[in-house]
Amino acid sequence: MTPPRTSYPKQDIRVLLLEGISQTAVDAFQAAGYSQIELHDKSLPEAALKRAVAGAHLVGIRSRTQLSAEVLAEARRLIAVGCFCIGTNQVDLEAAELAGIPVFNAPYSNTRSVAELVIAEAILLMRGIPRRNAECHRGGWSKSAAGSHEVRGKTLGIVGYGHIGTQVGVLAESLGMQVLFHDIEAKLSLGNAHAAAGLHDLLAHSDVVSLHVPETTATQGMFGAAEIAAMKPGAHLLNASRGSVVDIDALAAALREGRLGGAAVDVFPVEPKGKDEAFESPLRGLDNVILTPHVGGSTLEAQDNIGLEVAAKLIRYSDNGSTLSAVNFPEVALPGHEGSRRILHIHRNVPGVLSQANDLFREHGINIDGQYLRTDSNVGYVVIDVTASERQAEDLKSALAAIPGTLRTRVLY
Ligand SMILES: NC(=O)C1=CN([C@@H]2O[C@H](COP(=O)(O)OP(=O)(O)OC[C@H]3O[C@@H](n4cnc5c(N)ncnc54)[C@H](O)[C@@H]3O)[C@@H](O)[C@H]2O)C=CC1
Ligand SMILES: O=C(O)CCC(=O)C(=O)O
Repeated sequence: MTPPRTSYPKQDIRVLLLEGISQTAVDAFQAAGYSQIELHDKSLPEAALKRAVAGAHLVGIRSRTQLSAEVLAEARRLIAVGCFCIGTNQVDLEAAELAGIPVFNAPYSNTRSVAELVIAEAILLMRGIPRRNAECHRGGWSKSAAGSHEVRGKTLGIVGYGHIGTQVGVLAESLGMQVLFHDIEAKLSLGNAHAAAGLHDLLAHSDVVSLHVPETTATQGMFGAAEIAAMKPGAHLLNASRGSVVDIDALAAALREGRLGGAAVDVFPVEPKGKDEAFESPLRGLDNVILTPHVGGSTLEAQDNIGLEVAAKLIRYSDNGSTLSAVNFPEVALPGHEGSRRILHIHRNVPGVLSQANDLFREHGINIDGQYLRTDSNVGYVVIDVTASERQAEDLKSALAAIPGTLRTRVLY
């Protein structure tokens, strides 16, 4: 006997996972009954991406895949997007929302990995190790203490005192560093960290400056020639946030001229799509610079946790309709719906849609068991649990889809 349908038919749901997302995500989807999983170990060029997303219901990406409005327009079956990382700047979040597509991410799972790398780099730079390492590779032997310092007692300036910035601060204090931070929001200082009077105050007092801001219109280009010039002579700059935050040519010039002691850079304005593409940067070839290929969050621990976290969010939305922790969508936390059909209606947030929806239930003679609504300035998301046959639920879905302003409707059984 065929078991009763308990959710949208999972055998029909196609999951597309790009950029080498962890096996833990694949295992989680399979354990939840999703069998159509297409895996790619890198991001796809735009034309191939458009073809791939056209058939997908759930798409998982990391930081390299650009889900622009044009790409999303091709994704007509798309139910939800999972960013298996923190940053969501690679997705046109508003276009996704207006297409009725919630976007999820993993706001915490790789933060410790970034913080550990940053601390290691701060120590290596303060000791002048990148240059000494490069010299040894060339057969040199500059055994000298010149330009080599302990981090103990030195000042670390953290720009963006969020999940990563605060962890960097705590670890730095455990090494005996003084911590200054600058954030656009008022932030609780952890340990003995102090809020600087402003960005330039922080720059004037820090031996090492580490950037931990998200990419926003305000942070794009926020660290340019003026900010670099405001740093202490010989100080070090670390950027593991986003490549667009720093003027890379200005940074390269300051490093070449010796105005800065060194830098560690993990993120770049243009990053290769995969290992087949060459990495180009004005920082290449500079001995006082640690270059890493956007691996701040790339530890096995972080990736395994991210795989579990984001897959769970996508599965929960697909099975249950919950949008809790979506970054671009009204958040609705939903109980189970055993014994009820669940109808999801995503619409533009304009007056009258909800009353028309409720009228439909009355006209169809269907009693509402539960109703959950959240809105933001763009979109309304209403979830309606009903006692109805599968046929009645499908009829309601079609009637709801005809309400002007409707973006998406789905039925969960
Ligand atoms: N290199 C890598 O592999 C990774 C990079 N990242 C990047 O690190 C960024 C930060 O991550 P989290 O700390 O988790 O984010 P978060 O959101 O917890 O913290 C960011 C902080 O920056 C502050 N901020 C925003 N605009 C600012 C401005 N103009 N000036 C000063 N402060 C500003 C915010 O108020 C917030 O406190 C992510 O958005 C992502 O781009 C994250 C993980 C891995
Ligand atoms: O590991 C990745 O793909 C991206 C990491 C990152 O930059 C993020 O989490 O925002």
